[in-house]
Amino acid sequence: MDALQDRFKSQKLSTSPVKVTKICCIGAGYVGGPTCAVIALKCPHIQVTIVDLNEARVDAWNSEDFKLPIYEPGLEEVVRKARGRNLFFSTDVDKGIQDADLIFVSVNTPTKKSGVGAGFAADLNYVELATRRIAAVANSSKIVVEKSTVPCRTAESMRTILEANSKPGCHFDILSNPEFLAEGTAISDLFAPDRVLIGSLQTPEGIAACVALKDVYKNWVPAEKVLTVGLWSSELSKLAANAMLAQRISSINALSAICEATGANIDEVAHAVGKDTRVGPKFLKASVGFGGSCFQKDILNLVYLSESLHLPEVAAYWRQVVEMNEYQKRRFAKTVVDTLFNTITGKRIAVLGFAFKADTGDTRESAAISLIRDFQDERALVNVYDPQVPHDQIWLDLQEASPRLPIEQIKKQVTICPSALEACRNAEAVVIATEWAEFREIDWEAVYKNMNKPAFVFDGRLLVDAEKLRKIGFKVTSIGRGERL
Ligand SMILES: NC(=O)c1ccc[n+]([C@@H]2O[C@H](COP(=O)([O-])OP(=O)(O)OC[C@H]3O[C@@H](n4cnc5c(N)ncnc54)[C@H](O)[C@@H]3O)[C@@H](O)[C@H]2O)c1
Ligand SMILES: O=c1ccn([C@@H]2O[C@H](COP(=O)(O)OP(=O)(O)O[C@H]3O[C@H](CO)[C@@H](O)[C@H](O)[C@H]3O)[C@@H](O)[C@H]2O)c(=O)[nH]1
Repeated sequence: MDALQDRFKSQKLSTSPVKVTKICCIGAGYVGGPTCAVIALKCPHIQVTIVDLNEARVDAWNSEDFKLPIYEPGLEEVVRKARGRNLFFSTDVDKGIQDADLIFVSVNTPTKKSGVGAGFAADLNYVELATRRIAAVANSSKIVVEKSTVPCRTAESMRTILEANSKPGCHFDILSNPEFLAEGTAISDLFAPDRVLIGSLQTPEGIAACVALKDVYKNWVPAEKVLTVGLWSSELSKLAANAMLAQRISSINALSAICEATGANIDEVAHAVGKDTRVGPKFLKASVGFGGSCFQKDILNLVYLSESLHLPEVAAYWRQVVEMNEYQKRRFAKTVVDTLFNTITGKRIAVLGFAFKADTGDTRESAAISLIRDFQDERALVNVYDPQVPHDQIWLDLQEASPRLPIEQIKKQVTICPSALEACRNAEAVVIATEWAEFREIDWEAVYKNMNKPAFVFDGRLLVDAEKLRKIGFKVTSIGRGERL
């Protein structure tokens, strides 16, 4: 017998368990879209409506040719099976809220850009607006689920807003159900999660709401993988998980600098360390630096939380994980300049990959953006190629990274190319910024022929066979490898 059901019975609840038949998800982004599409696929008896204020995004989710707004392996197949059956995308947020018995709040929570906590705290404006909308339009009781990543105790603010603004007879139970999917593997992560975490208040109503959500996941997730905890533990666990994952990458990247200085090989070190079952082999791949919309934002959020709680040593500890990541990106760009005889002015550099990792078109906090900005500052010419990132997105990111440069100037220095081979034509150096599998398969002989000599390769992802490339004639520098060129 499930411990939660036990508790439920032992508390002799007058509240009977809620049966969820209609779900609404506010936010049709990287999390709301895939998560709720998978719920719809696995729970054909539940109607799932994903709503968003962004009309273009909703149109893309509804597009006849399935040109979905995000690229994620396996996602199109899920949407093809469920859309129109029990999965719907809409801009009618109010109707979505009114019809549902359970509402996921899956809106963005970026780092604040101005005001108190700027640069660190999470901007909770979108969460607050969505919560206020729920209170304003709901005409029956709802379970409201925090899916967005939020600071510890955000659920309390949501509850205060809901209780202060609800219509008579409407009751809201708040759950925390953070999402742990990684982009690029979102669908397989959702199909077989390591765990599903549900946080609730330990009141009869809170526990009843928790059981209702647990029942949804039970349609495909083994019961023992659904962890039920208190609300604040659930909120903090999400920040903690990301901080500890990012900390592993910063640790291995810090060691990569020592490898380069000593002649040790970071892959060998990672392999040896990861063989200890207490450490484990995953997430020890040295790189040009972690990117993505979550790691940096969530650690900064934890730093802010620690400072607000008057724990400066704790804040400094976590801040160092982000600082090491910045150092790694700068260090890599400097290696390129140093190796190309201390100047890249007027030289053409091919940057392969713009997404923050392979198998996604997402560029948020991508290391490629800071690399290209540093190359631009050195007045280099940059050719970029990425198999998934839309060109408009590349221009937007580069403009945001160098706000003082007019876009015409950026376009004079940067060219977006249709293939890796084209990007490398007449270049002095190739920089591998994203670990797309296709970069391993490039016809490197052809690349070499088309490049200026000496032809340099800088592997920021430990992706290519350096020895093979050296035999062709390339001078290769790989992150965390003592041997160079
Ligand atoms: N991207 C990931 O891999 C990932 C993984 C786990 C958790 N998270 C967390 O999940 C949350 C969402 O992330 P995301 O990457 O999906 O963001 P996103 O920007 O891709 O999507 C958020 C969507 O919410 C919509 N929105 C904002 N306010 C709204 C409102 N009031 N009403 C209706 N729609 C509204 C936006 O238009 C946008 O389309 C964040 O808190 C993030 O930290 C993200
Ligand atoms: O050994 C590694 C593993 C990852 N990375 C880089 O780290 C970044 C983040 O990668 P990953 O964690 O795989 O992707 P995300 O989609 O950012 O997923 C993270 O952030 C999500 C949002 O909170 C969480 O849900 C996930 O559990 C967590 O893995 C990327 O730039 C990767 O290239 C490395 O450099 N070395």
